[in-house]
Amino acid sequence: MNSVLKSAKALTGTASRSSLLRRGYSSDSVPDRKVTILGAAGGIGQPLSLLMKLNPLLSNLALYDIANTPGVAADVSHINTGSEVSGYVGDEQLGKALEGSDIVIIPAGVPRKPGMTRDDLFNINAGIVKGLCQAIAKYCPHALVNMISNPVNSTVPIAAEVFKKAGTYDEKRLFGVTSLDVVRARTFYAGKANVPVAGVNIPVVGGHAGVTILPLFSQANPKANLSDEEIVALTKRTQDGGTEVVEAKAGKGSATLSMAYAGALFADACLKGLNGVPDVVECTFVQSNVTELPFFASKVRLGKNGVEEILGLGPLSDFEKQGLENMKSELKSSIEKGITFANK
Ligand SMILES: NC(=O)c1ccc[n+]([C@@H]2O[C@H](COP(=O)([O-])OP(=O)(O)OC[C@H]3O[C@@H](n4cnc5c(N)ncnc54)[C@H](O)[C@@H]3O)[C@@H](O)[C@H]2O)c1
Ligand SMILES: O=C(O)C[C@H](O)C(=O)O
Repeated sequence: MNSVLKSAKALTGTASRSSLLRRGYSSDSVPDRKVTILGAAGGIGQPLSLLMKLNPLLSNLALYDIANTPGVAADVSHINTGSEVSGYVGDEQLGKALEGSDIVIIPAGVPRKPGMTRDDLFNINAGIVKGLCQAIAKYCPHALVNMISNPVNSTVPIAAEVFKKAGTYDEKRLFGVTSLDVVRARTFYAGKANVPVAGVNIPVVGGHAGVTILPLFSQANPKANLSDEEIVALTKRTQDGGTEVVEAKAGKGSATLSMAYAGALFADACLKGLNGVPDVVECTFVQSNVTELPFFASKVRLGKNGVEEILGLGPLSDFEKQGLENMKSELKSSIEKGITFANK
């Protein structure tokens, strides 16, 4: 069974903590794990809270937002899976939400409306992310941080700078969540190649905005005989996937349900890595030397300390080589914008 299917099975709650033990995990390999979601009452936060409540690898789910978390937490807490749920609201409860956390997932911040770029969210979301990361540095400096808030190409560098200032930065523990790009690439490719989506895998590298999203269809598994025009169209659709949803929602936000699914898959992979499951590999935006850029998304092996190994890009087609060059100036300036903001 491929990792997506396995994860999907875990996400549907078909595995309990005790069934994991029966399936050969020792009790040591399913330790208690606390996951905190910051922005838990939002469009992504609510379905992500639901999916994390279904994950048997966590024992404690802490839901934090600036408003409305008590209701979300009460609702999710009635689901009969093993983890305990607690809700926290407002600044004064942020510390309690974070204390003891193994993984902090951040979908806090405003989403796009039609006509906006992700970078248009910078002015509001940069400050939100900065404040939340200062609290993470204080209350759970060793947690893995899964950054969903946009623009990811800038919010991840902001988080890194905040942690550096606090003296807590560990580049192995900070991740920009780009899993939705992989989820989209798999779906669109399977449709075009007419293959079962469950078996499809495609790395997506670079960043998480427009041309910085580079799906490597030349490395798609299974292989399909697609024309150059079809690959160009699939690449564009993957790059514009977020905009497709923003336009379809017509002012009511951006991707929430598919993002919650992608965020839950990535958090599940992080939990597995922390628990010592071997060969957990996901694409994610991390501090990297795969290119000359200081942050870059590529395949990463996850382990007990977060990033275990950053994998290379592998062989690229000429079209992908060109795509890689085309993204670099935008990605570089988004990264620099985040660093400059954090150090103001
Ligand atoms: N990485 C990705 O692939 C991806 C995909 C989809 C959306 N996003 C981004 O995720 C973010 C959230 O999207 P959404 O649709 O859930 O938005 P939303 O407006 O529905 O929810 C955001 C939530 O954040 C909360 N919030 C605001 N300030 C906060 C703070 N200081 N502390 C804690 N919570 C705070 C709000 O109260 C709200 O509940 C956006 O920036 C969006 O662009 C990223
Ligand atoms: O497109 C957006 O603004 C949200 C998110 O980054 C996405 O890819 O769906």
